[in-house]
Amino acid sequence: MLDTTTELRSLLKDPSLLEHRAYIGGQFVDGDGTFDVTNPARGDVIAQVADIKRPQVAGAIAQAEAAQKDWAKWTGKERAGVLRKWYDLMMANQEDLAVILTAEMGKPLAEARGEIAYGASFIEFFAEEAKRIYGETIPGHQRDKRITVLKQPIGVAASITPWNFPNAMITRKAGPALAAGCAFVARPAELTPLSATAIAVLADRAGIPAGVFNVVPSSNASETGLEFCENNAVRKLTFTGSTEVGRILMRQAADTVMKCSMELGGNAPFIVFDDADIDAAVEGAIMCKFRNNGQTCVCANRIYVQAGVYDEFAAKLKAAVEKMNIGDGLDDGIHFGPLINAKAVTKVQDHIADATAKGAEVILGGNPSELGGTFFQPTIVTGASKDMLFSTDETFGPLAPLFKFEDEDEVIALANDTIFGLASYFYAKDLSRVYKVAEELEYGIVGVNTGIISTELAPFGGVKQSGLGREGSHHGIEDYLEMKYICMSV
Ligand SMILES: NC(=O)C1=CN([C@@H]2O[C@H](COP(=O)(O)OP(=O)(O)OC[C@H]3O[C@@H](n4cnc5c(N)ncnc54)[C@H](OP(=O)(O)O)[C@@H]3O)[C@@H](O)[C@H]2O)C=CC1
Ligand SMILES: O=C(O)[C@H](O)CS(=O)(=O)O
Repeated sequence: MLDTTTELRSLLKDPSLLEHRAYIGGQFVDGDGTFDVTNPARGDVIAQVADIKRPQVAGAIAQAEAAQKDWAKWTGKERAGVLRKWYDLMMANQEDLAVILTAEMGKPLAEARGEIAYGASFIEFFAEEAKRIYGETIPGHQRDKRITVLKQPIGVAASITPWNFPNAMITRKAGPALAAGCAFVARPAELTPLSATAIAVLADRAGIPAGVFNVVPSSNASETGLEFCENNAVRKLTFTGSTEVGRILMRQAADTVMKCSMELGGNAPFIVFDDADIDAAVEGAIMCKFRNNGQTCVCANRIYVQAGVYDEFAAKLKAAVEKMNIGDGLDDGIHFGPLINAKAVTKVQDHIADATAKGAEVILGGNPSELGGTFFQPTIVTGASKDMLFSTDETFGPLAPLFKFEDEDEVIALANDTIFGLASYFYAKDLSRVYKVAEELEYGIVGVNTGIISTELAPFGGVKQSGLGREGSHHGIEDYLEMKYICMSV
């Protein structure tokens, strides 16, 4: 467990990656005061980070606007080269970046290592895509007319990202933005700014030009968001977080008709049919529900099990989860770290209390861990029903509610009965069932016989109130490009 910055530095091969300053215009700078970053496993302050208030945010935007003009003149191949160096440095420093991530966010080190590789994969992928930003020619509408379509960078892009993936949620946006020729201003979550400043150190070392990539940590998210939305030099806002905050930002961005990408909340159904491989479904449910301690937008929030296999699935899930370990994410063999804060613990407790008051039964866990702090027992409840809070609200914690259902049409209707539409999952073998269910689920992502769907190669994103736009895949760069056509008389 960690108690001070000194101890965290001692764990790093390269302590200079533990950067408490902001990164603006190619310089590491102090802010107007500092704010504390704590280690969730112990609650001790591990860093005091530069607090960038609105005037300095405006300054970062001005630096980005100036730098972007030249950055856009680089060839795609030149941008690809420097992005590839950034990727190589991320992977060369994967262990240190993972330790910093676990220290500020709490997830087990093995998961943090995975996040660093996942985050870096977006830089790797979009470095390549920088060379493939194609336009087109269109046959003229008159004999003397020629039409050419160009794709050009939108300009300055600003990001606001959550604490649960403090590395990957930034690189998933900065990768396509920089590949497209945009400049980027990142505002990380107050709880987890160190992962962002660490990749700024590596951006600097990779030779990304001053002002192209900027990190502005702050203790006042709404102030930064207002500057991003009201500053005419910002032409793109990209946000990952709750739907509630997404709505606020979209309203604010409307005044400058700003392009937005929104990766918002989820409420993922995880469906187990009676023809499923139950052991595989149990394994998938554990990965899908308990990854990051349930603190991901694509975690299973509702687990529906067909009546004929309900008892078997519940028993096997309980038997597997009770073997898993809770503890400090920096220790070996840990599956569940601490939750991010006390508010997160309260939400899990509220969902459990609501469910048991309405007839659900806790068959595993249900209480804070004896470790204290924000550690919580992984919990499974049976007898879940649609009048319970977790049917409509994202728990964002280690709570697995098991619902029983009878047939396909019933469970598809239950699964789709939500304002969200990000990720969904089901286990089945019958081919016609697989096609029918996959096509009828109203989600941006469907996992079939798998509980993990995240990759840089696919267009990640939601429908309904889970968001706008896609991140990853060749589609991901389109959100950072403007289309222009030239109509020429010859
Ligand atoms: N679709 C997706 O890919 C993802 C969705 N989410 C969703 O986000 C939620 C959990 O993450 P959480 O961080 O609590 O979500 P929040 O929406 O509360 O916060 C997300 C980010 O927005 C910032 N923020 C909060 N209020 C404002 C505001 N008024 N103006 C500008 N920025 C603001 C936060 O800053 P600060 O924290 O510093 O206050 C944080 O950096 C869940 O609902 C989850 O489903 C989370 C991750 C991924
Ligand atoms: O923030 C999240 O929850 C991520 O979007 C989930 S994933 O992309 O890491 O799977």
